[in-house]
Amino acid sequence: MAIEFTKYHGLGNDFILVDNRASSSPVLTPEQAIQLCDRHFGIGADGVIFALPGENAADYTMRIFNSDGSEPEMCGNGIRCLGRFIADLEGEERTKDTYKIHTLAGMITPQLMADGQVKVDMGLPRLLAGEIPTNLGSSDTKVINQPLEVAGKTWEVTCVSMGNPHCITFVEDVAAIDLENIGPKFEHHPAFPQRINTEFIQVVNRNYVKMRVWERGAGITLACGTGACASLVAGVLTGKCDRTATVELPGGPLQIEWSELDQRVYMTGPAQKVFTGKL
Ligand SMILES: N[C@@H](CCC[C@H](N)C(=O)O)C(=O)O
Repeated sequence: MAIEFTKYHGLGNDFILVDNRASSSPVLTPEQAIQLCDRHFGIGADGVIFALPGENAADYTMRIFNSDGSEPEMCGNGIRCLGRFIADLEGEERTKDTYKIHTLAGMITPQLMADGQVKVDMGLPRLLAGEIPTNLGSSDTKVINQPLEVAGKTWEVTCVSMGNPHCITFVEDVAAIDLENIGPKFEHHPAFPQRINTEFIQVVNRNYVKMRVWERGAGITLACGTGACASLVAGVLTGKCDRTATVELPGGPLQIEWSELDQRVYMTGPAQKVFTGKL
């Protein structure tokens, strides 16, 4: 059976998008996703994203496999790409520019903007240790500036869930972090029973930070949307950032706001189609 796909990226965080509207389970297995994401023997991507029929009154459902075949709850850059992909699939039938997308992290709402950017209502951040999940502290407390031993060093970490788990560390210079070596040690640390996405943040000023990320199930990526949202929330919780900031990633900038009004996080950034193909 031939399967059509479209390759997209959001700031270099790249995905294989599959039209899965005819069935409510992904047409590819996690093992096939691993092969397709391989940059030497496959198409090459950080993950595979499926556009499925909507559940729970949503317009569509998003499922995603990381490049290691694991299934995360959410993907910020991926949902911007999915918004554009769906608009393309609908073509002239399209009636809206805002979609309600059911994800394992709840309902997420991308809005296609006139300037080509996609603004996403990413929902409420979850801050309690039990919600991350992490065993750093008791399950009903926030994890802010907690010491964590990794690779022979004590790091001060703040944990935030955007539906998926994030561990944020503020550092003097993100360029000096040996991400390839310490990223996997954070990801598989016993403090995080469902593994963890790890962000290192350099605060340039209260509205502009630099970020590097080691993603659970994907390793070093050029950008992470949920990670940028979680990092801004961590910046506010630790008193280092205002509620609106530009998060500069290796692949480019994202605009993030943690709204004082409704406490929801909003992310704005690009989503770019690269090519289409048939498997
Ligand atoms: N790159 C994504 C996050 C993808 C999922 C992550 N690797 C996880 O396992 O939680 C983003 O842009 O948010």
